[in-house]
Amino acid sequence: MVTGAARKAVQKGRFMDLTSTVIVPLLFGSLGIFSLFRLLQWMRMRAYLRGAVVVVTGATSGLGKECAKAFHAAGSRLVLCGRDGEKLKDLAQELSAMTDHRKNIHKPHTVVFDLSDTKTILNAAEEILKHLGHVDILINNAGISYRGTIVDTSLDVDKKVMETNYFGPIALTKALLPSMIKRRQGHIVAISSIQGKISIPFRSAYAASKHATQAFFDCLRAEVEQYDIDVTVISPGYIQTNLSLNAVTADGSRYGVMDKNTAEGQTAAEVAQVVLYAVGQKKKEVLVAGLKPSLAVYLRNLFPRLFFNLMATRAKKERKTKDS
Ligand SMILES: NC(=O)C1=CN([C@@H]2O[C@H](COP(=O)(O)OP(=O)(O)OC[C@H]3O[C@@H](n4cnc5c(N)ncnc54)[C@H](OP(=O)(O)O)[C@@H]3O)[C@@H](O)[C@H]2O)C=CC1
Ligand SMILES: CCCCCCCCCCCCCCCC(=O)OCC(=O)COP(=O)(O)O
Repeated sequence: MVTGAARKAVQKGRFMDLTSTVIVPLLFGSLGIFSLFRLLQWMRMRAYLRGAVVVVTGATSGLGKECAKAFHAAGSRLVLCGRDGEKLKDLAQELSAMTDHRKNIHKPHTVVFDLSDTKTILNAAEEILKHLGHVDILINNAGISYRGTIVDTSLDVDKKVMETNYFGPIALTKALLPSMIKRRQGHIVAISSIQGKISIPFRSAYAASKHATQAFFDCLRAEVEQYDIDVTVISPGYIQTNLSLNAVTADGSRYGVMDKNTAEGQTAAEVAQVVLYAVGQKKKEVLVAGLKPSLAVYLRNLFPRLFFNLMATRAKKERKTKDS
């Protein structure tokens, strides 16, 4: 007669057998395959970025500057773009002097132009192509933000924000696109914002420019896939940069305030790593934000009425704080 204790011992033995012959090897096997997969992914990414001609707009500050550092560290040949030639040269020198980046032998090239002036953009694109022959990755990063009520904002301000954040980047993209199509190779990145997906009060011009950016680059992605050109849209939440300080107000003057949300945002270096990885992995779009902004995007799409009520309450609250 088999006792309960003996049956339990037999069952335990069988379980131990199963663990040692099936579960443990399966676990280690999966772990090995996963590690190998990640290693191959990492190697492919490194190969893709090493020596690639990468154009970064808005490289003089914030996220653009950190992207320049990240891509330089990855071995890319950089083209640093901005309005301030001295700042760009300083950055080029800083990158070349970085001892831990000794493997990168490419001295960054600098190109000065203003994104709100379409004519200078065409010249800049020509200069880039003349000097480097082609562009592998274009990072449309430069941008400005805005603070103001719609009723008080002059149309010139709306236009300035649209010129800088939308027409400038699309003009540069259009100027470089034919050469990418010819080579059947290229990658275009747009640094949009969470505000390309949701609209919050007192940001009309900025949110509109980022919604337009999202729409344009989504269309572009579909149109250029047949030429093996990739398009990545990055939508960050708040980042610790000068964005709020440099924002334009209703009358066109500089806002000049470091907002609490901005100061408490992610660091530009952290977001630059996300950009590097997203480009390396040829992601189509990436949201880089905390829980609340990410939930807000879902709320906007799934429960729009609730989202609109929340935004109206937010507008009333902000106005009260300003008036008091
Ligand atoms: N900071 C944040 O919270 C977030 C930022 N973003 C986006 O990140 C991008 C980078 O901004 P961020 O680094 O934060 O802000 P910064 O103000 O620090 O940097 C903006 C960059 O854009 C350049 N720029 C502005 N206007 C023009 C123009 N007319 N022509 C050429 N270059 C111009 C600036 O150059 P110059 O030095 O000449 O002024 C600067 O290099 C923007 O597109 C922004 O919308 C998205 C989500 C959140
Ligand atoms: C069920 C829970 C739902 C929680 C959702 C509540 C909705 C709360 C609203 C949150 C709004 C988040 C706004 C985020 C904005 C943002 O990150 O923008 C990034 C920028 O581009 C910053 O530019 P700015 O010039 O505005 O500083």
